[in-house]
Amino acid sequence: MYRIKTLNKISSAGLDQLDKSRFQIGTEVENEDGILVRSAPMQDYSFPPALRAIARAGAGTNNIPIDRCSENGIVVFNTPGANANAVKELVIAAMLIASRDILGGADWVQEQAHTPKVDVAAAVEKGKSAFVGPELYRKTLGVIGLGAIGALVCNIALDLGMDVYGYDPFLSVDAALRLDRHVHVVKDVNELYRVSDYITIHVPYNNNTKDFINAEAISKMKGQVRVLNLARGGLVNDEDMIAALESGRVAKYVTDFPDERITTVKNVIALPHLGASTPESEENCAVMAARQLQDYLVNGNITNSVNLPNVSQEWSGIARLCLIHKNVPAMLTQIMSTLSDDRINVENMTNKSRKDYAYTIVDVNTRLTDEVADELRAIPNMIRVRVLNH
Ligand SMILES: NC(=O)c1ccc[n+]([C@@H]2O[C@H](COP(=O)([O-])OP(=O)(O)OC[C@H]3O[C@@H](n4cnc5c(N)ncnc54)[C@H](O)[C@@H]3O)[C@@H](O)[C@H]2O)c1
Ligand SMILES: O=C(O)CC[C@@H](O)C(=O)O
Repeated sequence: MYRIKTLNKISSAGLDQLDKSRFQIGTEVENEDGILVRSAPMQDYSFPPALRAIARAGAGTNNIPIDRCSENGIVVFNTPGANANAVKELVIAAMLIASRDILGGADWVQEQAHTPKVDVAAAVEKGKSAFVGPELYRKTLGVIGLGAIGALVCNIALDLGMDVYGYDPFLSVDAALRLDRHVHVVKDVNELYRVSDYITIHVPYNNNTKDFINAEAISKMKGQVRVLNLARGGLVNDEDMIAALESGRVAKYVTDFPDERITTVKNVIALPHLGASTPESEENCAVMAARQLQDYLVNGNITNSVNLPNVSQEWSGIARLCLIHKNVPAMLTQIMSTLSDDRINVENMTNKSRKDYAYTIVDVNTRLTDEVADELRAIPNMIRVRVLNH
């Protein structure tokens, strides 16, 4: 039985993917083989000895200690693109509420309706001019990060009649192919800052992207720019943003990552991390995360990992070795000579590396003893050895 711990509420559509005759799932499960998580902070999580995989039902993995996982042979998965449409739609809403004072106007109408003796219909015609705001049509949108979300945002903004600039120095071929050819892709982010009326950021949060939008970046932007952050709070330096809002340089800041400080600042619109909160995307993410976790635990196949190479192999023997090791010379030679010394015949094998780590699947035509597994574990730079039986 595989034990799966859930650290957040995971859509039942995802949990239903796990074969209940082989998987025990719960919040209180101990010495878990796998974890299903959304945004729960795991930086200080103490890994139990059985833990082999963490599946993040979502895109961002900055809540997971990736390096510590790799060192311990724990595969981390995410679900690329599974919630991108939900975020795209909220970005459109964010642009609209940053332009037209829809929220302020709606609150004001409620106040009128709750004030005795006010003729609401007459009051709105008299008072509505306080909530005027510009249209998106023919304005310029700058999109930082052209991955799953950024590309969708670019394309729909073109449909809204906007001029769209995009910046992504690491643009993958797949992502480039998803991008409408009318998007102006720039090599220098300052070019995007110079022309944009709206700027939206869609990059992962890490040491290189922390404070991406800071005082220096804001100084290159147009006055009265509207900035949207539905990616991660730490991508924008709050103190610099507050200064820019107070000086009027930034007209509005929409953030999906509020805290006590930023939320109370004038012209900040704070949302409760709603980007992926649709039933469709919660299901998509949970289904993808659960399938990937199951395929790894049961078959050793890795799909959509953020720390190990993607490796899938059809079963061709009666037992399978799944080996996570350092990406250093002579690992394969040592693995093969250990097997051949034990007179074990290899049916099929795949080996791939990713930066400092590598993963090898070996199918063999005989049952494997604990002694063989222990010999493989004794190879220097071997991190994890698993034996699966077909
Ligand atoms: N608000 C929410 O609920 C919500 C939902 C989904 C994702 N997110 C956040 O949005 C981020 C993006 O999600 P995605 O699905 O588009 O991910 P993605 O991996 O598909 O795209 C990220 C893109 O950012 C680019 N990038 C990386 N570093 C960059 C840099 N320094 N400058 C410019 N571009 C850079 C990458 O090349 C990639 O194309 C996630 O990492 C997550 O933090 C938030
Ligand atoms: O799980 C969520 O609700 C948010 C997920 C989102 O932040 C992501 O990075 O995919």
